[in-house]
Amino acid sequence: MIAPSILSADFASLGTEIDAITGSGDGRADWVHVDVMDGHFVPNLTIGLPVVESLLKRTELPLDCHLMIEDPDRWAPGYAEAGAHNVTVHVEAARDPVMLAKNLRAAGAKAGLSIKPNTPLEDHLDTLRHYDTLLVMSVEPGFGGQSFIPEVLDKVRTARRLVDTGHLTLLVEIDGGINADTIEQAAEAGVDCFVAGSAVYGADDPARAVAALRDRARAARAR
Ligand SMILES: O=C(CO)[C@H](O)[C@H](O)COP(=O)(O)O
Ligand SMILES: [Fe+2]
Repeated sequence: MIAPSILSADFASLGTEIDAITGSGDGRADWVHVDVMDGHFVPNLTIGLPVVESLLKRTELPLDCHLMIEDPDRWAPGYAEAGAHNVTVHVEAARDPVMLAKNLRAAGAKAGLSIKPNTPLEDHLDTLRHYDTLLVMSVEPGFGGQSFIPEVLDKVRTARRLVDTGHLTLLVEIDGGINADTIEQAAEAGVDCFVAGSAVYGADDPARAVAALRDRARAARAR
């Protein structure tokens, strides 16, 4: 799956920018990744629930909301209630991530848990049994256009093994620095869903960029 991040899109034309990846075939995005930043959990400020609510009315594509915010226990369920398909919170910010996953699911969303590059996976395996998505950050959260950190692929391999052996039931998603040069190693490590911001919205033709990324990931996964 390919989830273009609108962090690198034109914020004045988000509807049109999403239309560009809503065609048919391999250029159609599977999810639209929406980066919500509060200027506290990360040193950047983007958009919040009112914009997500407008996007939900505008697009048929599932929204994948990545909440880089403090106190997600309080704020994340609102995104699920609004109709986001997948709502991801950071384990470093959540007070009670198990209860939060239950609340997200009760509100009708898939529950996602994200871990920053230096956060060990092993400390959170019990918590992950309550989640539908694991978002492995491959850059420090906060900004688009950063370089991929290959060391996080060890966490992807571990998660893949746990899923394949039936110990966890979740999608493995990766976020940060994914482009034509890095997607193959992520796919080989076992990623299911690839977030790509600058590689899609920095391209002349976003749909073609989605198709090209999908192609490379498929080929690498088949090897
Ligand atoms: O969560 C994020 C940053 O915190 C973004 O989703 C991510 O960085 C996507 O942008 P790019 O593909 O350009 O790295
Ligand atoms: Fe993100």
